[in-house]
Amino acid sequence: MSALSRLTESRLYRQQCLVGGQWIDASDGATIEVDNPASGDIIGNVPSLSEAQLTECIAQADQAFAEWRKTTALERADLLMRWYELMLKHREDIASLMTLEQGKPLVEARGEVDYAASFIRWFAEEARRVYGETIPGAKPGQHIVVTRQPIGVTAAITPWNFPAAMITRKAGAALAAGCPMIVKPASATPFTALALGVLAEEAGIPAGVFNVVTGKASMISEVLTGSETVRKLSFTGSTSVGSQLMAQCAEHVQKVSLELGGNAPFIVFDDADLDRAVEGAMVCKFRNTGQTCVCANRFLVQSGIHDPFVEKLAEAMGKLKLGDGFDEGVTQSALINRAAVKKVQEHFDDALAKGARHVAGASPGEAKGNYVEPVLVTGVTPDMQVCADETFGPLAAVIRFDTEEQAIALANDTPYGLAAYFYSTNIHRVWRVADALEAGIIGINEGAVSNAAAPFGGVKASGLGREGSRHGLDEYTEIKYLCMGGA
Ligand SMILES: O=CCCC(=O)O
Repeated sequence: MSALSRLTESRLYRQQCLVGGQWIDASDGATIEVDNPASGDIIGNVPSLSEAQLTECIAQADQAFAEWRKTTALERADLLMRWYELMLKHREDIASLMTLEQGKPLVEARGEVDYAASFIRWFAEEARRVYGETIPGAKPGQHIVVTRQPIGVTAAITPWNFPAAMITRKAGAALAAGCPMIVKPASATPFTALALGVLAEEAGIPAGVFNVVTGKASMISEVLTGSETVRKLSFTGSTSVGSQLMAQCAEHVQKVSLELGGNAPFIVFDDADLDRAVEGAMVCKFRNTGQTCVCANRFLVQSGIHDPFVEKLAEAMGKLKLGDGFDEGVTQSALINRAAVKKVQEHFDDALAKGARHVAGASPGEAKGNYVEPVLVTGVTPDMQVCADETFGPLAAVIRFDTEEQAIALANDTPYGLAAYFYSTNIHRVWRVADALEAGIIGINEGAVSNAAAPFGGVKASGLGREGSRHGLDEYTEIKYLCMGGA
């Protein structure tokens, strides 16, 4: 089915880039094909912009900054609120575009539109709270005043797994702070980003303040990080690309926020509420068919509760429905591409070869197209690939442990530290374990942690900085200290 036939408003399906308020093609007409991961069908093309066009986009954003920074917080808040309302108004069309290009079940895509819009609303509200401070002076009559100013032109490089929310979490904060943003969405999922561009224009956000560029990722990142005008880069994606971008940003000392890989442990202690733990495990593991950076990657389950947990988890997994994201009742859909399928299969094969037990679900080796059935393995040990590396797919891997100390050591035995989860009803243990886990986000008796009001981000190789919450705005401002001499 063509993209257009899924939409009620065809103007939301744009195959051009938004640069300085103009919708443009590549100067040489080059394009990139975008496919539907569920069928492999090509759903459209987007421009592959040239270096010169990228440079021009930065200049346009810089020009827009001169005026945008002068707007009042209330003016920016009102524009962002209009953008938020338009996203909700066009929820169904944006969700359809997302399912078409990313594959996720339509119900989840609708949920993502709401989640994405919630960041715009949150930062519209926060725009008015970019407070400074006053500090007693060091000399009689002296005053120290601290203000926060927009950092300048900003850029975002965003991933395919959340084609809307990973943009709005960055752009909401940037625009609220008074900064223009250039967004480079993943080449697999540009149409959602371009639809957000259409709505930003309709909301009245001035030309050049929100730009969407598509093309060759390496060239675009080099131009953005090679520019003295771009003062901040926010990236969500793999740790290897993130650290490379960070090195590139060093040249012009650009500020960076990095939301990188994870390897989330999900610990179930003997004293956990078993049904709640299984419910949380399902939400946490199978959201977006396991393709979420905060998805549980390793289930650590204490011996006393291990067998009933595995039994109930297998039963719950049996109720998942795999299919095309547009089909009714589907909860698990096609993975983004063949490489993603291959990775799940490799982790599964490696685990079995090293002694794990296949408990439920078909082997990923039987995947058809990009469809992998949710699969459960037990008897997992730290030497297996699934413990070292994020699977990013619907493979649930269970490790048995005996003591709290063991669980903490296993959980922290990774270079990553984005999210960690645990289930316990013992308040003393809750505080002990929450303090000991090395992660930026801890779900305690909770499997769904993402929320616009909460600071999202990791420690160790999982990244730098926080998105969402009031802290998300700090990433887009510079502190200025005014030393006011006494009379
Ligand atoms: O996959 C990355 C982000 C997911 C989320 O915001 O919950």
